[in-house]
Amino acid sequence: MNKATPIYILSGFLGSGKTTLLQRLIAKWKNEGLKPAVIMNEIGEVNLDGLMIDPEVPMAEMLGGCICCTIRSDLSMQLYELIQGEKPDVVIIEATGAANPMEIFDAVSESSLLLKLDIRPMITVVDAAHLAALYEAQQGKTYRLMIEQIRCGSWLILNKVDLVSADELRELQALLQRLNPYAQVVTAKKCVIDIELLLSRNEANEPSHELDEHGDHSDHAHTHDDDHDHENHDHGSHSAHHSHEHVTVYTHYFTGPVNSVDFEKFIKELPREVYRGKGILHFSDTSSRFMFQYAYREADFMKINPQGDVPDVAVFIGEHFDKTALAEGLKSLEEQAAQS
Ligand SMILES: Nc1nc2c(ncn2[C@@H]2O[C@H](COP(=O)(O)OP(=O)(O)OP(=O)(O)O)[C@@H](O)[C@H]2O)c(=O)[nH]1
Repeated sequence: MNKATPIYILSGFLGSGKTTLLQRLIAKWKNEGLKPAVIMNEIGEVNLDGLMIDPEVPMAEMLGGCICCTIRSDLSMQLYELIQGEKPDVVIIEATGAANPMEIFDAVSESSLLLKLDIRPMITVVDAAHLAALYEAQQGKTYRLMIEQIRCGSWLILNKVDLVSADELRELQALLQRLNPYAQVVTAKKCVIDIELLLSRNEANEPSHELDEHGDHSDHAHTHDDDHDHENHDHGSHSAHHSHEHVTVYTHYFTGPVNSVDFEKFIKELPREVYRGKGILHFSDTSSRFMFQYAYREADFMKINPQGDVPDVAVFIGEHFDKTALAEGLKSLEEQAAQS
């Protein structure tokens, strides 16, 4: 009775593999007869990742903003309702890829004023290929955000190792260890990792992340042990709050089907500033519906038969890209398919 509910926060840049890991965690917990619940936060207005999650799993969706800032105050309420209503054994929060992890820690720890929570060490999923490219350029807000997410993770899952060479992988591992010497670094393809180890309660796995080495996080110092240390943070001091202004989101609701070959070409030719795309749509030349995923220049298509009333929609997330050009491109695909 009145047991603390373990809360895991999944952080990581857009398209790095958070939902892929979430699916593995849920499968593991369900296998053990546990009841997991999920809070999914999307910066866009639609939650397509939610379709990938076992429909039996209670889920709270927080859409249209980021829990670390614009809809931060909703998080306590969502957590409260989810825990009171569903009585889950464990809750996992999938943050938007644009979220500043320290701010999420803060938001979750605010909720622990209302609820008995056991805030577990943060898990950050890192997209190996994307990190390699960003590290090369070493500039831009995206780069800084990724570094922040790396610095805040107690576990760093260096995912998508299939997309980098063995030499690059060694360099990236060393880089992660340099950026965050406290973290446990594991490499993975499709987030296949030793989940038992990831969730184990080994103090050695739970380094305290006093990120004051760089000064800018000294207000947010957290220790990730069982007694989450509320003394250590000053909830009032968010003067250095980051903004997502650099993040551009475009949501396109399709008015009709599009040709699959043309659409694949369109996705392949997306501007570099678009980091992430996902959607669900009808093609004019296939009978089933498809879900597409696009993350850092890799596209994936899969047949899907969603429950309920799901519109044909695509969401694109990136940095300062031309939304109008994207909208026009998609509209012209719709027109071409309608004429053929
Ligand atoms: N090549 C490759 N693709 C992967 C790997 N892991 C995941 N993916 C693919 O990358 C895409 C994005 O994966 P997700 O798990 O949805 O990523 P996410 O971090 O939840 O994405 P957002 O919620 O949009 O931030 C999907 O198409 C995955 O199938 C991997 O190890 N290698």
